[in-house]
Amino acid sequence: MAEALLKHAMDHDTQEQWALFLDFDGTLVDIAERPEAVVVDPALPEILTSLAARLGGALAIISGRPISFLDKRLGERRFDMAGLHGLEHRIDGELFSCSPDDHPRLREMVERLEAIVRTKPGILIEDKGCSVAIHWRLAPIERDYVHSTVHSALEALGSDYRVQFGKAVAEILPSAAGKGKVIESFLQQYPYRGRRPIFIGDDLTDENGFKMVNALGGCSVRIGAGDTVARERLGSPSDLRQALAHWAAQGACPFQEIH
Ligand SMILES: O=P(O)(O)OC[C@H]1O[C@H](O[C@H]2O[C@H](CO)[C@@H](O)[C@H](O)[C@H]2O)[C@H](O)[C@@H](O)[C@@H]1O
Repeated sequence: MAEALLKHAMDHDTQEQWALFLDFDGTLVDIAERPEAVVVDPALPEILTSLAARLGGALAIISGRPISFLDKRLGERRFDMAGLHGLEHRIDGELFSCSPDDHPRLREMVERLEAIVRTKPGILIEDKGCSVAIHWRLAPIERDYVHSTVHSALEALGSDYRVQFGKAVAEILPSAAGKGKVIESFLQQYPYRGRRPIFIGDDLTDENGFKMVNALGGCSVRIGAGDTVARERLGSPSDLRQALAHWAAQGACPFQEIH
C-alpha cells in the first residue's frame, strides 16, 4: 500500500513537469475531404479535460483553425488554445484575438481570390478573417494552379504576409504567425511556465513548433509519415487518442523520449 501511494505521488510529481501542446487536424482528428467535415471522437473532450487536470491545467490546442471553430467542436471555452497558427490565443479564459479590420489588404485579396477560383471546381477558399486557406484536396490536379495563384497574391501583398503550406492546402497569413512562437509565449505564462513542453502534430505547419520544443529540450511527436524534425512518431490520430486516454487514466506519459 505504501509503495502504491509512493508510486502515485511520484507519478503526480512527474505529471506536474509537462506542458502538453496538441495540434488539431490530422492529430486529434482524422483528415476529412472538406474543412467543415471533420469528426471529433465523442470521447475526446473528456479525455483532454482529464489530462489537463493531471497536468495542472498545462494543456493547450495549437491549431491553424480559428478558436471559434475549435470551441464548437471541443466545447465552448473549455480549453486553452492558440488559433490561426498563433495569431489569436486564449489562456485561462482570457482571449487575445486578431481583428480582420487590421488586415485591409488581405481582406481585398480574399475577395479577389474568391472571384478567381469561382471558375475552378473543387478548389475551396476557407476565409478565416486574418488568414485565408486555399484547399485543393477535392481537385488534386489544381495543385500547381493554387501554388502560382498564392505566389502572385503574395507578391501583391508584400512581406507582411507569407504562405504556409499544409496537407493539400496553401494558406496566406501575416508573416508574424507561427506555432513555435506561440508555444514559446505560452511557456512564459502560468501554468505552463517552468514546464517541459511536448508538442504533437502532423503537418508542415507543425515543424516550426517541433523545432521550438526540441530547442527547449522538450519532446516532439509527429503523427503519420513524412519528413520531420520531430523525434518521436505515432501512426495515426486514433493511436494518439488511445495514448492520451491511457495517460489520462493511468498517469503514465506514453512518450519514450521524456522518460
Ligand atoms: O493546425 P491544424 O489544426 O492541423 O490545422 C491545419 C489546417 O487544417 C485544416 O485543413 C486540413 O484539414 C481539412 C479537414 O480534415 C482537410 O480537408 C484539408 O485538406 C487539410 O489541409 C483547416 O481547414 C485549415 O484551416 C487549417 O489551417
